Amino acid sequence: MNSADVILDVKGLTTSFQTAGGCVKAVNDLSFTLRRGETLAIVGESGCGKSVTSFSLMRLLSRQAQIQGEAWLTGRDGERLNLLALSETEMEQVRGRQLGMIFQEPMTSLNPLQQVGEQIAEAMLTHKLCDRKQARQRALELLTLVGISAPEIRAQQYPHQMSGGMRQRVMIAIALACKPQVLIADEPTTALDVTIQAQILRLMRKLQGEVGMGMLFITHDMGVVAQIADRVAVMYGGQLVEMADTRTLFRRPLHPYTQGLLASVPRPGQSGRLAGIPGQVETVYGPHLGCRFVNRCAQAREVCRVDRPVLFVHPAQQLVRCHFAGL
Ligand SMILES: Nc1ncnc2c1ncn2[C@@H]1O[C@H](COP(=O)(O)OP(=O)(O)OP(=O)(O)O)[C@@H](O)[C@H]1O
Repeated sequence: MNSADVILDVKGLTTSFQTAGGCVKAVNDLSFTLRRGETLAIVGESGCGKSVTSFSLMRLLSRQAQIQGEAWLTGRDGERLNLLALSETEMEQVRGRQLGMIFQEPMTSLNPLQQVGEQIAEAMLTHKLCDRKQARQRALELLTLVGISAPEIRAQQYPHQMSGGMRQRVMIAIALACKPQVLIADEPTTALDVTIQAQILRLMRKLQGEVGMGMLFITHDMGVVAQIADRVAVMYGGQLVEMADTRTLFRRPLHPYTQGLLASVPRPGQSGRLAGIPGQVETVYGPHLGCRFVNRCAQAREVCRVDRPVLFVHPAQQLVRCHFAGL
């Protein structure tokens, strides 16, 4: 892969909120790239800044949020668009068309009063990709593509007439309708039971291969990461703490936080209690000294309290933010 394959290039993304308690830096100087056909998982515990990252890129945060940095999306015709600098009108052209989105709970994203076939067709009509008749036909094809049988009947149903797994398939059909360059999936399978979750993950993987888009997959679940991701970015307290290809990260996690996340995933044949990570996620208010993970880290030494670790490229080619990673 070379740099021409990069379809999303995020540089120094920093998102802060002014609150009564002070400034919350929910995402702090986050940089990563996403390549065509690649799935990058962003993983971490609740509150680490995963959703704020995806909402910042989609520009769906309220005006109170201050977003800094750059996020270059390579458009269909090769043009480069800085998502963070586009006007709202320009962004409306990008959302759905070049940047697809799937969220955790389809019921909140689907219109309860509109037949699902119409909702899929509308995605194409909004971006003027075809006429109504073609859009309806394509909606049926998309329902088949996402594994829904009897699409003519299903297209006329309303969201409440479908199961959770089927609604999520409809959301995927809507997201794929305009063949976006990048798909952002924010915890898309978290609300589903495990067997349906596995089906949806397989489906997303298959469709991504066919469509060739890049996928940013937000999750707190390392089991899901293992099933879907090519690369993994681990976030803690709004910062990137480790990034590597999935195999490397699972084989040899370097950051103590990643090690803790992996130790809390059940493995076949494992006996005894699962290890957890002691303590709670630090609040992300204001400036801080030292490492954000210091109070939960069993390997912490004095330097970790006073000296802020920087992200560096470890000789094993993974990025890590720890004074003692791999030593
Ligand atoms: N509108 C807001 N105003 C103030 N703080 C916010 C706002 N939105 C998010 N935050 C804070 O930003 C931090 C990151 O939140 P975010 O929702 O990105 O976490 P997350 O990793 O996605 O967690 P979860 O998996 O629970 O959604 C949290 O500390 C959260 O309280």
